[in-house]
Amino acid sequence: NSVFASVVQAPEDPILGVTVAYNKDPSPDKLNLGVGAYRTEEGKPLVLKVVRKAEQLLVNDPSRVKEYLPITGLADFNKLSAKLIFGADSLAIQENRVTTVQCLSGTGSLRVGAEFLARHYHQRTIYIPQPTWGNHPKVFTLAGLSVKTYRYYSPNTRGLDFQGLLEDLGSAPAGAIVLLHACAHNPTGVDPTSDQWEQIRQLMRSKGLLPFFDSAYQGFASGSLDADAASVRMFVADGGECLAAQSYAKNMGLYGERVGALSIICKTAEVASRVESQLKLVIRPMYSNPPIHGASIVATVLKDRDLYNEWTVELKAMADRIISMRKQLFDALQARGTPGDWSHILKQIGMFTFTGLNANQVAFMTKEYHIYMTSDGRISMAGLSSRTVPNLTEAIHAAVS
Ligand SMILES: Cc1ncc(COP(=O)(O)O)c(CNOCC(=O)O)c1O
Repeated sequence: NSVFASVVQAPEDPILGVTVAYNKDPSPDKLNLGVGAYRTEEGKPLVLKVVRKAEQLLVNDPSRVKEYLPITGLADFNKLSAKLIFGADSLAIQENRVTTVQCLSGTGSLRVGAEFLARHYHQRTIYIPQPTWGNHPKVFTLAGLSVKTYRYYSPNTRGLDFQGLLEDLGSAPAGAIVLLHACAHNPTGVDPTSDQWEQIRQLMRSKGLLPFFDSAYQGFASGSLDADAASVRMFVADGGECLAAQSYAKNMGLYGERVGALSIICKTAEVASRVESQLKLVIRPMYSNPPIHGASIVATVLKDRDLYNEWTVELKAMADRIISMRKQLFDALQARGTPGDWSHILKQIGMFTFTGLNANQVAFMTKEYHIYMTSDGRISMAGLSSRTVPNLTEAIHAAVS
């Protein structure tokens, strides 16, 4: 018999498993509000026009080859990615204190950063928000860090538990690593205000806590690339050190191209170059070097003024469509007279709404209304359209009545 006979069946991933169940449902009314992937008003995936243009330029360029990239990835892409998140005028970049390596999208950037920290940073504890993206605990644990949580979400206000956050970070051991969602917190859609970010920054710097930013939605939350990077830039401006993981999955629609970058901001250029040399020792035995196509698309868009401007227009259009879905759903629930206060649908930001519906209500909505969403009550607003708002409204109304 098989040498793998003792392998047990693993459970489906809590997020990606929703799509597996959705695909099996024969109902014509089924609605997938699970995975955080943008859909158009027609419910279709979107390939940005500016991505198609960049690909055409690449295809038509005879000098383009399929050689290996360096371990650290496409140099142009790395420089342009650092500029995108830290700002064109970033002092840290001008002082050469930033090392950036191309990684396999946001997940890969988080993993490489965590592996580096587990080997080279004196504190192995990382504090992640409660709740957070379902994959975070596993990425950090498997990299060798010990995961703790800090209070983040308040169920009764459906907003930030700011006092709890300050208390938990205030009692973290000096030097602990802290994971921060740069914007559009997943799954809650709740972000600190800029005043609250400033308080978080002061507290963290006073205790020598190490910020590890996860930026998976830059530009996608507010529609502005600069506004959505404000939290990161606040920390970088104080001259302190931090890590930042970037993903182009959502904001450039490059999900399956797996395009991302990890940046580590250090006190000096000399340290940054030693850090980069050690990042290469993490990457080389993991996947050797990253894929060339997606990073070439991003570099082509970011380095050309017109393509960059066109990208910002398409990015804002995606953000605006999601914001209009928030308004339509809120108005429909109001018009339906659905019991409860649904104003958090308007206050939350980014791709997701943390509805406050519990696992039983979610199961009911899936069974009776073919609404597919994660059991924590999160819905991806990107999966909604004007056509489907009414049946989601009916489902929520039935679930809470
Ligand atoms: C906060 C956060 N970090 C990192 C990532 C990593 O994304 P990627 O590795 O695709 O760039 C994601 C992508 N989330 O996936 C969609 C979902 O939650 O349904 C994310 O939300």
